[in-house]
Amino acid sequence: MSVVVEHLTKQFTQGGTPAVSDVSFHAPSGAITTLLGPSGAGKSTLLRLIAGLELPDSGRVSIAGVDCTHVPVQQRGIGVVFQSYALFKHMTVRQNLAFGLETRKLPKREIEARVDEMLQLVQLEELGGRYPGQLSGGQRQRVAFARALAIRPQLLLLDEPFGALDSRVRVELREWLQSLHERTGVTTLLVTHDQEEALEISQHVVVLSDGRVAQAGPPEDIYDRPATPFVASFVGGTSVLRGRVHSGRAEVGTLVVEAPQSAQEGEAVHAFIRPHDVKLVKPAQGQEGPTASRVERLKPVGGYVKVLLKLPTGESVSVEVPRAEFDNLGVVEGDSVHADVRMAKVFLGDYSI
Ligand SMILES: Nc1ncnc2c1ncn2[C@@H]1O[C@H](COP(=O)(O)OP(=O)(O)OP(=O)(O)O)[C@@H](O)[C@H]1O
Repeated sequence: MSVVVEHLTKQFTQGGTPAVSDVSFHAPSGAITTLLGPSGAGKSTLLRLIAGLELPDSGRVSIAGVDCTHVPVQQRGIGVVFQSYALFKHMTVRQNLAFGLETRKLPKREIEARVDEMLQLVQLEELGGRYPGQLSGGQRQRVAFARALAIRPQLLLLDEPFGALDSRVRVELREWLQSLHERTGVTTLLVTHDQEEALEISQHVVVLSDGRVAQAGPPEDIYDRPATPFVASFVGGTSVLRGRVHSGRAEVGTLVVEAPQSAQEGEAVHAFIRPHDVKLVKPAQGQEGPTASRVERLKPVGGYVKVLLKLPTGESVSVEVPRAEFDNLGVVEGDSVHADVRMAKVFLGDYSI
């Protein structure tokens, strides 16, 4: 069951910028598709348009090949989970799960069986009698998933479902969601501003910027082959350096990287350099030379060390070095190093996003 969005536009204020502007994409059947973008990119509005919680000014939403643009939300067969748990506080977990099934007038026995099945699915069998206030944030969100899935939706829509949780629980629930998805196989659309979450969880990513699709594709494509400067800078924590083409290569700051084949001698370029695509080499004492960079700051973070390099041109580059490699390198703040760029994404023209 796939979702096809065609030329969807939604403007909240007359004459203002549309929140969603001529958006088209395809969310493959049975996959997790993320809508990724910075705050204000139009992610939630797009999700609400697909859910039927907002009406578009123009465009079309098809679910499983059926045009649903004007179908009421209750008839779209959709389960929704928002950032805030939105559970009924005065109802137990079981009652919360049963609620949507009772309004659909399912037989009592079937409701009981479905609630048991959902509690098992989200691994909360022991907690059916508790009230939401007696659960942790992560557990409450699992109940919200169970409630959304209880109606056996053909499509699951998730709007920053882990946004209100601390980072450890977020990472745990990410893995939990992947295994839940493997078990249910429900086509899922997930809104997030967290690029790591998008790349890890989903099989398809739609990157949004200013209400438009900047790029859509598998996570590997988005990461390795960003289509625009915006995507390159939003996904991957990159440094941006400006420079020019010289003898078929791009000189950016004091670094030299591959230039696109179509580049002309002297043409302006800007290069996006990912933190782990830079190798640091310590020169022998007195051999630093004019192109050496200075180690401005060092910060160990778990299994790697974040290094802030200052090039002789004054530009900064962020580098991440695996802990063992860093220990072998033996540098301290203030040292001179040479930076070899293994790979960079180089765009022709000047940098403006
Ligand atoms: N009901 C509304 N009325 C007026 N403007 C709105 C409404 N909902 C959203 N907007 C505007 O539409 C634009 C897109 O908002 P939206 O919430 O879809 O972005 P988002 O990418 O989900 O952002 P965030 O990650 O911060 O939630 C914003 O400029 C927002 O102010």
